[in-house]
Order: sequence, then C-alpha cells, then structure tokens
Amino acid sequence: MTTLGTPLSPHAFRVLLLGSGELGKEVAIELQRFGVEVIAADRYANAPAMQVAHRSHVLDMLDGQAIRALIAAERPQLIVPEIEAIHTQTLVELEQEFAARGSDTRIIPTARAARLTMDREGIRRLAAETLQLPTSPYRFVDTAEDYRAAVAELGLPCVIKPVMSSSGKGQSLVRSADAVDAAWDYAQTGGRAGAGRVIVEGFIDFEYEITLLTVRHAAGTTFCAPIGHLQRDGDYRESWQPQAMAPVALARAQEIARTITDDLGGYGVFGVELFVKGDEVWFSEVSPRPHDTGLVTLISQDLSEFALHARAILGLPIPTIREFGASASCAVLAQGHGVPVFSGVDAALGQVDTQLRLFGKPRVEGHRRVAVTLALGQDVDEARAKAREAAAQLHVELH
Ligand SMILES: Nc1ncnc2c1ncn2[C@@H]1O[C@H](COP(=O)(O)OP(=O)(O)OP(=O)(O)O)[C@@H](O)[C@H]1O
Ligand SMILES: NCC(=O)N[C@@H]1O[C@H](COP(=O)([O-])[O-])[C@@H](O)[C@H]1O
Ligand SMILES: [Mg+2]
Repeated sequence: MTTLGTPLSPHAFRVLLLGSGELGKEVAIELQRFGVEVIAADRYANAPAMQVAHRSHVLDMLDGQAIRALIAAERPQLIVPEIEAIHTQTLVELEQEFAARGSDTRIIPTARAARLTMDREGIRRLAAETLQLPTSPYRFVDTAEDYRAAVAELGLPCVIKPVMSSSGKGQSLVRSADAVDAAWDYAQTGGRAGAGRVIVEGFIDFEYEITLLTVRHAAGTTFCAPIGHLQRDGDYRESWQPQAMAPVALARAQEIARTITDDLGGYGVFGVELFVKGDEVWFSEVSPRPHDTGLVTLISQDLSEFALHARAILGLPIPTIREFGASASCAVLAQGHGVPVFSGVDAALGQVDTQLRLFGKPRVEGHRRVAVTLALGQDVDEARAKAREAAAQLHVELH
C-alpha cells in the first residue's frame, strides 16, 4: 500500500529526478499532483523539470561520488533516472546498500535496467544473446581496423553508433564505401563519453518503426497503443498514435516488449523501440523511462506516459487507459545560439484540438528540441498534418 505525505514536511514522499529535461518536467508535474516532494537534478541550471520542482541541484551526473553525495543529502524514497548519462555503477552499488540496510529507497525501474540501457552493448547483448530476441545483426568494435572489418562483414548499408549516445548523437547511416571513414570519425567525436567503442548494425529495411509504451505496475503489465514515428539524423521529428499494425505484428511486438521489460523488472514506463515489416518485428532498443516519441500521449490518452510513470512508480493502480483517437506530435527544433523566444503561439493554437508545450530550456547551443506541438485528428494523417502545421506557425528566435 502506498502512503503519500505532504511536501516540505517531515512527512514528505520525496522523489529525486536524475535528469531534468522536457520528459522529466511532465513527470514532475504529475508527481506534484499527488503531493510528492520533487527534487530535480541535471548537469545545468534552470533545466525544464527544475522549473516545476520543489528544489534542484546542478551536478556532473557521470561523477559517482557526486551522485552518492546528492542521494545521501536528499534521502529520497524514489530515485528516477531521466537520462542515460548517469554514473549507473553507483546506482547499482547504492541499490545493494539500500537492500543490505533495509532501506525502502528504490531506483526506478531498477539499477540494473539503468546500467544496461546506458550502454548499447549491455542492452543489445541481453536482448539478442540472452533473451534471443530478433535484432539487426551487429558487431562491437574499438579500433578503426576492426570497424572496417565489421562493415565488410555486415555489408552496406549499415548504421554506426557510439555505444554511449542517444538522440542520434554520433550516429551515421553508411550507404556507400566512400562514407565509411567519415562515419567512424563522427562516432569518435559525437558520443557522450568521447572517443571509444562503437556498434555497427546491419540496416533493417523496415516498413515502419514504433515505440511500444509498456507499463509495469503493481497489478501487472499494460501496453499503450503502438506509436509510429519518423526519425531524422537518429532523432525523432514526428510521432503518431495509434500506428496501424497487422494483428500478428502487434502480438509479436507485445511479446518482445513483455520479454525485455520482465527481464529488466521494477515499476514504471518503458519505451520499447521496434522495427516492423509485414509480420516481422525486430527489437531495436528500450528506454526504462518515458520516451520522447511518447510525448504524443499528452494529447492521445487520459493518462499520458508521464501520468502512467508517476502512478506506476508510486505503486498506484492503472485500471485502464482511455484513448482519444488519432493523434500526433511534432518536435520543434531550434538552431543557433541563444535564449529561445517564441512567436506565433496564437497561430499555432488556432486550429481545434491542438496543443503545445514550450519546454523552457534556458539556452540553445547548436541544435536543440525546445518545444512540441500536439494534435488530434479524424485520422492519423490529419493529426500529423495539424501537428506539423502548428509547428510551422511557431517561430523560435534565439536572443
Ligand atoms: N539497424 C538499423 N536499421 C535501420 N534503421 C536504424 C537502425 N538503427 C537505427 N536506425 C534508425 O535510427 C533511429 C535512431 O536509432 P537509435 O534509436 O538506436 O538511436 P538513439 O540515439 O538511441 O535514439 P534515441 O535516444 O532518440 O532513441 C532509429 O529510430 C531508426 O530510425
Ligand atoms: N531521446 C531522449 C530524450 O528525448 N530525452 C529528453 O531530452 C532531454 C535532454 O535534452 P537536451 O539534449 O536538449 O538537454 C532529457 O533530459 C529528456 O527529457
Ligand atoms: Mg532510439
């Protein structure tokens, strides 16, 4: 049974977010609705979730000692990773220490899930080798020489990614022999941990790709309707729900999602990324937390993926999820340097059944997702067109 308290009192139920971006901001809002005391942490000040949390901390989350000191000072009941770039070995050690001393502090969904998914090698070997799930063929390499051999073996086209990266950083699709060396160089500079290990994946010529939001909660596992999405440069641009699927493909997708999330364990939302062609389904990767393509659930469902995450991690029931029909989201990216200033918000919201979120990210250096538009439609095509149109109305200037 869950007992919830009063924030900023000795009876508070405290949740620490490790990572405070746009996804964490929505989780923080949902937790606040249950009177949870929310503490937000990230590598920079004024991150989106910090703006709605009770208090915040700026630290290097790849520094194990810094993570340990923060958790000792805040003594949260739940520790909720919001990004991958965390010193997850420290989370694994802390989880063991909590268990040893009978503490009820938990890491969401589990420290092992956070550790396995921060590194593409951990989750890929678990999925393909231990659980025997279908994936693209792959090789892990550390040197340019082994890399060229792996490309020769897997053949072109292939996809190159640093093992420590997300949102497409350092990732290339190599179609021709003359692009092989540039992809290696990009992978060596684009990863979050600098130069290092790379995965080379055979290209899957899928018809469409989905995120299957899978919620592990006190009463079992619940699947959301499949979310289709469009990626460019390894980063999401549009998502929609529901993605139409053949019944066999949907059943396979759910079976894969259940297998991987059962193995990772714990409570919370997982974003299981899958490639689909006809009745064939491949596992790609999984986020043990809400997924960016799942932003569409802010308009498509009564309980968004963020509300579902809050309920699941607090041990609260999820008897049903109401779906509102064809929906879409469109990411708004800003390019350049400066503080975002938005105009055209009124035009963007002028169509019926359209919403948006401005994330409040303090600065852009290079390119960064700063907002998302959301729309409902008669069908998915109309919803996507409305979300794209709203995004086109929105103008972001960097000051
Ligand atoms: N083996 C592959 N075959 C075909 N397309 C691929 C392959 N691997 C990746 N892609 C494409 O690139 C996209 C991004 O890949 P992936 O999800 O591995 O990167 P990521 O950096 O972890 O992204 P995010 O953090 O946004 O989920 C996929 O959604 C898919 O569109
Ligand atoms: N694909 C993972 C993803 O979308 N994560 C979301 O983006 C933020 C980082 O954004 P930033 O790079 O602009 O700081 C993260 O904090 C999370 O909310
Ligand atoms: Mg992905």
